[in-house]
Amino acid sequence: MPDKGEGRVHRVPTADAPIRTRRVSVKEAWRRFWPLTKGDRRWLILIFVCAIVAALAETVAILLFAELTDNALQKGSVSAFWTPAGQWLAVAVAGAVVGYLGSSLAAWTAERFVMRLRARVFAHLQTLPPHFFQRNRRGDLVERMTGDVDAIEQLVVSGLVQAATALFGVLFYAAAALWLRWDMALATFVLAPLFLITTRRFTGRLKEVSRRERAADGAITSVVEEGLVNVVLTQAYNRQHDEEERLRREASSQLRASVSSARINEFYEQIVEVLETLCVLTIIGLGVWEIAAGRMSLGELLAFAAFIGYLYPPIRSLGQLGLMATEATAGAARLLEILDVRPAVTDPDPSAVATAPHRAAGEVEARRVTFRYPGSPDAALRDFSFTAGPGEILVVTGPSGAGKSTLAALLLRFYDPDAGSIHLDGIPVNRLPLVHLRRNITLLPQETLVLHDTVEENIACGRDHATHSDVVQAAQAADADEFIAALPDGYQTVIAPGTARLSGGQLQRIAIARAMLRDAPVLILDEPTTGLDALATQRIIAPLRRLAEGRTTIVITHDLDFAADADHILVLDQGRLVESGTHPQLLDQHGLYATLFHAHPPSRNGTSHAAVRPSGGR
Ligand SMILES: Nc1ncnc2c1ncn2[C@@H]1O[C@H](COP(=O)(O)OP(=O)(O)OP(=O)(O)O)[C@@H](O)[C@H]1O
Repeated sequence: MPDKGEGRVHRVPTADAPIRTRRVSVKEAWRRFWPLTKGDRRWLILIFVCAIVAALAETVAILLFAELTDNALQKGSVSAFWTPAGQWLAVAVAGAVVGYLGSSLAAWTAERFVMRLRARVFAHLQTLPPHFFQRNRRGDLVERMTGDVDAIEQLVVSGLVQAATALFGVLFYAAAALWLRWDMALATFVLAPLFLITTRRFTGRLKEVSRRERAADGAITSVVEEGLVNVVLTQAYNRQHDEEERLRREASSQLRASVSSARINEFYEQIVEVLETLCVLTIIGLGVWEIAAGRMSLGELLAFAAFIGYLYPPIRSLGQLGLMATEATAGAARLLEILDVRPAVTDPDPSAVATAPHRAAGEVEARRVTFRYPGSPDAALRDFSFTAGPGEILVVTGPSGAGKSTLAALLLRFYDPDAGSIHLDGIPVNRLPLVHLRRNITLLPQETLVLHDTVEENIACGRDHATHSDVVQAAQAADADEFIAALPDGYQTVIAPGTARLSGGQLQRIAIARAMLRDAPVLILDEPTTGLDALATQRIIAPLRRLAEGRTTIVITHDLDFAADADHILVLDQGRLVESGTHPQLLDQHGLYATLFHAHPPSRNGTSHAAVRPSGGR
């Protein structure tokens, strides 16, 4: 995609590679993020008005100070004191009120921008395919959602407000200084380019250091996050030192970058201080000359010096803004890297959307599907076809890496096949809105997904607006009601991902209750018994059976207990369908299925012909 901002060409990243840093100019960052201020621009204008009034109040106050010096102080006249003093106080109060309003409004607008930007990046992240999250470190993504979002806010909202405030200050104080003594003011302004040259010299160096600092922040968050997730592994394998070493390595590169950044900023500050002293000395020198020649009063000189003095903070703030904008582009680059990653699938064009009933019948079909993961050399599925209808149980089995879970990912349209097509009720899935497709398919993944919330909410999330009695009914159908009621707070017990409060089998039954509530016509069970012992497996068979009733059920499994009772079994090997048929037919073929079956014969007494088939038979 052409990069209009810099006139260069860069590739739009796809989700197949880890996100990589590219350079982003302030202009491009601005162009990409400014649209997010939509809705708040009238507040920005009000903030600018406040900044103008505040600068005006300050200018008037200095002129009143000059009047006080010449008429009251120098002449020792008390009567000349009251009027300008009263005016000065009134102007100061008005300036304070307007300054307070402007600052509060600016903080509010800045926070709204942060909220909007974070929501936008988060929403985009949620559209990215599973392998994006496998290839990018979670901690780094978290850092981008927090630290980098704040950096952009600094650039777009706070930066703009500061720039406007500084600019109005410069305009008013410079105009007032010129109005008082244009010749002396011009003589002082000659020194201004020195400030600009100094700022320019520091910008490039700071940009590089900031980029390193932001990346190191992301790396530290990743190490800490991974350390917390893997703490059991770390302790069991005595890897504490290795983990500490990993953190130390990342922390020392962060330390180097932070110290460099602080040093560059401080060096800049000190040089500016020296330049300011040079300006002050120039004014005093010129002032002494003018007063001695009788061309200037003391009050005028003090007011002039004050205007020039008041010019420094805004000029300095403009210079710092340049540096800050440079730092913020490092954050902008990191967020754009996420925003520019394209989702693997998108909703169909409105014109291509097929009409389908809200609830599908559940007929699933794959026609000659071939699929290769982005960035992977080999196809995970090749020329693969099958059909399954409501009330049927289809078992998909095969050795590890055969492509079984890939089938689930394609049915849910996490990816589109490279060739062939997948259909729901005869409609190609890429002609159905994603929400519609996913509403009609329930996936029970290998590992139960848990929200950090109550047990009730963990079940209720299966359906919008589920009531408490819906949840209890679903839990009863999933044989989960009893153990949930025995929890300390019953359905209100809070659980979290990785919880030890519930066993694998209990979590699986919560997932079944959630799926019951969801009530989708197509059900995909991905290794439903993984990690469960024989007893726990026994306990989920009956609920699974109830869940499968009347639905199109696809069971992805190594566990051939399930295969024995399926309507149809598909055997995959290296992405190809190598055998298909019923359990007795496949055993008679003495092929891969028979080998797999004899290598791991069903071990659970009484389960081998029970599987998930709903009672009532084929
Ligand atoms: N995100 C990914 N990126 C690249 N290749 C992948 C990705 N996920 C899976 N694969 C590859 O695709 C092939 C099929 O994987 P899949 O997970 O579908 O196999 P599986 O039969 O479900 O294996 P298992 O029984 O071990 O879960 C494997 O070679 C795997 O390495």
